[in-house]
Amino acid sequence: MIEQLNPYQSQAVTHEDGHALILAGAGSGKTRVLTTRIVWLIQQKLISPHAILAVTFTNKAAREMKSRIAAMLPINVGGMWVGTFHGLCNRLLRAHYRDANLPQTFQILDNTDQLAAIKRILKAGNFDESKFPPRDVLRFIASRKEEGLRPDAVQAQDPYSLRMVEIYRLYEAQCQREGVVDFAELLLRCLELLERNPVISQHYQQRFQHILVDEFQDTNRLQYRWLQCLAGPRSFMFAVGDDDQSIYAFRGARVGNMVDFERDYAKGHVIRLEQNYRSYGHILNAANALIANNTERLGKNLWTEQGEGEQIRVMELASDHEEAQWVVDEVRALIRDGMSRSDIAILYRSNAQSRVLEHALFTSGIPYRVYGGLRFFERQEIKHALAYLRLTASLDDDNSFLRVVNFPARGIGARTLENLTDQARTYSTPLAQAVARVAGKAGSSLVQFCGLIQRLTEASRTLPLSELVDEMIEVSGLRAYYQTQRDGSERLENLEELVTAAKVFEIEQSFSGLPAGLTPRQINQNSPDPFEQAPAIGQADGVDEALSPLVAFLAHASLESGDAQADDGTQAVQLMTVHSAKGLEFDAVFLTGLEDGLFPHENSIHERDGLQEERRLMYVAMTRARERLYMTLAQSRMLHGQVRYSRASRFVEEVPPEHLKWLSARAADNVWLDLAPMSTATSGRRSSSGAGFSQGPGATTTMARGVEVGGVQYRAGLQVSHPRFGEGTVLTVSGAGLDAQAQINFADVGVKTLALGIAKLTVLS
Ligand SMILES: Nc1ncnc2c1ncn2[C@@H]1O[C@H](COP(=O)(O)OP(=O)(O)OP(=O)(O)O)[C@@H](O)[C@H]1O
Ligand SMILES: [Mg+2]
Repeated sequence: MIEQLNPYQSQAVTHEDGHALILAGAGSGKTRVLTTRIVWLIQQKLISPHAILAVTFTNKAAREMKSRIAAMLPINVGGMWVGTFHGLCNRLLRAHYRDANLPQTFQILDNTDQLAAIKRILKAGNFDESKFPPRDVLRFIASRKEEGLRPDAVQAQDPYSLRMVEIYRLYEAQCQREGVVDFAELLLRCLELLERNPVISQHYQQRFQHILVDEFQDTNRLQYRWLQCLAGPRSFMFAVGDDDQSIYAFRGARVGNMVDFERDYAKGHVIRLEQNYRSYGHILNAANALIANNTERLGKNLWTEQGEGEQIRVMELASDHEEAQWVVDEVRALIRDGMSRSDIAILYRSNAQSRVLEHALFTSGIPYRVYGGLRFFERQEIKHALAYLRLTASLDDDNSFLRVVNFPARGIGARTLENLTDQARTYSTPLAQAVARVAGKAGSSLVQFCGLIQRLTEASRTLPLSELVDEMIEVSGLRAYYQTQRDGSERLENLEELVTAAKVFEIEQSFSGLPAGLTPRQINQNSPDPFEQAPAIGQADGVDEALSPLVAFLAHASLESGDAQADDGTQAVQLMTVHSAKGLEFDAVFLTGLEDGLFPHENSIHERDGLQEERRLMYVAMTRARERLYMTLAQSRMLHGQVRYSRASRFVEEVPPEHLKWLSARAADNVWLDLAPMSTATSGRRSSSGAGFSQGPGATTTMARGVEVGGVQYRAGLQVSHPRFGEGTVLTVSGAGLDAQAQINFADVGVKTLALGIAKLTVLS
């Protein structure tokens, strides 16, 4: 095992004298070293598996680590303390729930639940949602918790902050009352548990002789404190990280923790790994060159023995749809040439970009799996719909009751619910059974709601499942609600897809006689045998054939949304955001949507730190590829309901040209920008997406006035020449400085819009 490592890696694995920090670049074997060290500790140093605490960044990484350990050692890794910060905190809090002042069955709020909780508070306290947008409140609370600050400790002077703190206080009280915790709370509550209970913390300090942390660069202050709490005088800390891959500053991650860790623990024990085992030369050197544009790096050299390999393939397309189709065609070709689907990843900067890609994959029948982000059954509208279905199956399901009793709004306010909750508590009944005890108008709204559910329950006895789902979407008001929402169309589509899922479920069930079926998405993933998983779902939930289709369908939905199936995508193309790709590697990587404003993200472009963080993100993205890296970009893209036109990402420009192989014309020669009516456009490439072009927002053209760029005064009528497009006449100029652009009528290729600062133009007259 150790013989396979290079000398620096084995030095790290077998490090004996105290704590250590492994500071090394992407693909240099940090994670491998960490895993090997765990095995080495158990096997060679006879450390008990229970004396080891290992923290990874994602559940997927934790599972991978456990399975690697299991492959090397004949031990049961199930009980080992290997997990994410959240997962490990959850475990500690469950074990010490009384000391943590929580009910044993405390529930964990996801982001959507958290927003709903905040909205309830705002409403009850008559806070103006336009002044205190729930998302801002959520961020405020999360950040305070990440700083370890309870409401009383927050320094607030101005009236706005004071109000925020007040909301924070109400939120805490409500969570406590309802026995729920959000993600940030898991960590803070656990930290307080350890800090306030020396008996408990000493117990763990003695127990955990070795604490190992992967992706240390992305820990925040609280997590560092948590680690410090668990490390006793005789524990050894082993942290691995790469400052160039710190990409969670927006969640409070602090690269400074690496510097602090060296000072606090690992002084003189910093080991650097510089050989990259993952990527071929072109990919690695391109990534190195890109990240060299950042400042304040801890500094490291990365090299590979693997040879140059292939250049990075760059492709510019007219629209996001064409981009998705092109990617899918290329994926298909890779699979045809023998690459395994799971060795191919399609990455994007933000979740919203996945839909077009998913659609193209789906219609091409290529199995795929979406990581991170929200899977179908976890999306807000689907969770609402499922809550209605759960209530239809059992009116006593309080969680579901609270989720939808006033969603869509039907005038049932927080106070009514509080009253209802009190009644239910007093008489120890589920909420639905306490409805009759609430008097007045509020009471009759509640009765009406229960009536609605009861009618659905009636219907469930006769209607086929899919029709029941359709009926529920209608009578619940969900359909009408999302029709009026600005971002509702995608959610409506998802709701319709739920009907389809139910339909498929029915068909499966009637064919197989099995108590569970599959959604189209799952069939797609698991073809050719869609029945493969059905028995497992039945077994897992102990459902038998007499189970109503509705209950079987609900069981299927919770399993699909839970963690249980996250790893069955072994034969599927992997889709994920760049953030979720951290630590992973693939033979081929498609890096899509490389447009300025998208990646780097528009919110970050104007501040240096933001841009540097985006560049690290780009570095992470590029270094996921082993053999082949694609970069794609689209001239126009539909995002958040608007068509936007962009130029190529500046990050593409930062990669030295020798590492790139342009499959389309080089973007810099042909920057399409959002300008005047395009009816005059005659270029072939342009016309392919011409239908969607019209006057774009903010398109101002300067006809008379000229624009000066690089000492040249550009104005209408000027004769120019371009290395590829030939000679042409300037029609209009606009913008200034970096944004200066011109429409030019080229004799050979028609009208093109070029960025004057980039295009290589020569003035002829
Ligand atoms: N000494 C070695 N010989 C052969 N392959 C190695 C060696 N060390 C690491 N590798 C392989 O190189 C790849 C990258 O390793 P690993 O994922 O551990 O790197 P990392 O530093 O954790 O990367 P990242 O920064 O992206 O998390 C893996 O496939 C790993 O198995
Ligand atoms: Mg790693």
